[in-house]
Amino acid sequence: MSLPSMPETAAGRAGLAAILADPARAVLALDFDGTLAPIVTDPQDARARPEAVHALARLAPRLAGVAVITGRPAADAVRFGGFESVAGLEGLTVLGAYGAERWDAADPVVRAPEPPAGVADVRAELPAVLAASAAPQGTWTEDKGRALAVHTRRAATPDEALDRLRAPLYALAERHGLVVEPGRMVLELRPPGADKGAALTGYVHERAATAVAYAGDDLGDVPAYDAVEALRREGVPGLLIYSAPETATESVEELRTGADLRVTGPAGLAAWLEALADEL
Ligand SMILES: O=P(O)(O)OC[C@H]1O[C@H](O[C@H]2O[C@H](CO)[C@@H](O)[C@H](O)[C@H]2O)[C@H](O)[C@@H](O)[C@@H]1O
Repeated sequence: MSLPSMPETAAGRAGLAAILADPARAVLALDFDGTLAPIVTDPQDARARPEAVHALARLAPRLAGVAVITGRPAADAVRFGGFESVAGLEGLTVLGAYGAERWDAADPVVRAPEPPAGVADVRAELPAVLAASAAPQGTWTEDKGRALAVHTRRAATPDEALDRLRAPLYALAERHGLVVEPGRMVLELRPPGADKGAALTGYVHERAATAVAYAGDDLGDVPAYDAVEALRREGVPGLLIYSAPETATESVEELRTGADLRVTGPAGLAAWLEALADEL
């Protein structure tokens, strides 16, 4: 076998073996930022690596399904991924906003419920909360429509900025019935009731898949890892891939230690997916 790296765990090897043995009954699901797209300072500049999209387009026709499961609005992931009208990706599904939104290449409209009123309340109150917390210079808010993400990557000391904002942002979210989704240099205030684990489990069942692979890089991917563990207990072999950041400071312990296979960021993942496509 000519894959660049193999799973380090028995469970991961079983997951990969099941995918290779019967790809037509396997699902591949992937996170977007940090997994398909390199991390950049401005989220509007994020783009999926073309080699990764090329590999997905080769893999998708052989698999039961390919899904991108992301905290992004589905429309942003489609646009920044360049997923629309790609030969081979006619069956692609994008589950955005942690599964609250859905876009299918076969029927390319975004389906989503209305956001709860708490989102508008948080939007109105957030500037005053940031000012009262003396948010460091460089802190800025990404308005995602159904969620507000407070980013600190542009601050001089992003981790310290996050620490300063944590308590006031958790309190703000709680006051308005939202939850906080922590991520790489970001605290996102969003509605409860969706997560990547439920999104992945629903997709695997929808496709009647008998094997699954999931790739992610951030805390929002932990529920998807948990879902793969649960599917394994139900007899569905799974492979967990960690798209490890190039900077150790952004490493996510839960994923690093829980993964079966580690690749170095989106470039490493794209190379691995191309090799998997060669194998299939
Ligand atoms: O579930 P994901 O696809 O990983 O989306 C999660 C968050 O990703 C984005 O933020 C991250 O990527 C940015 C662009 O590379 C980076 O600047 C930021 O520091 C990262 O946290 C996105 O902007 C967020 O809204 C998503 O929640």
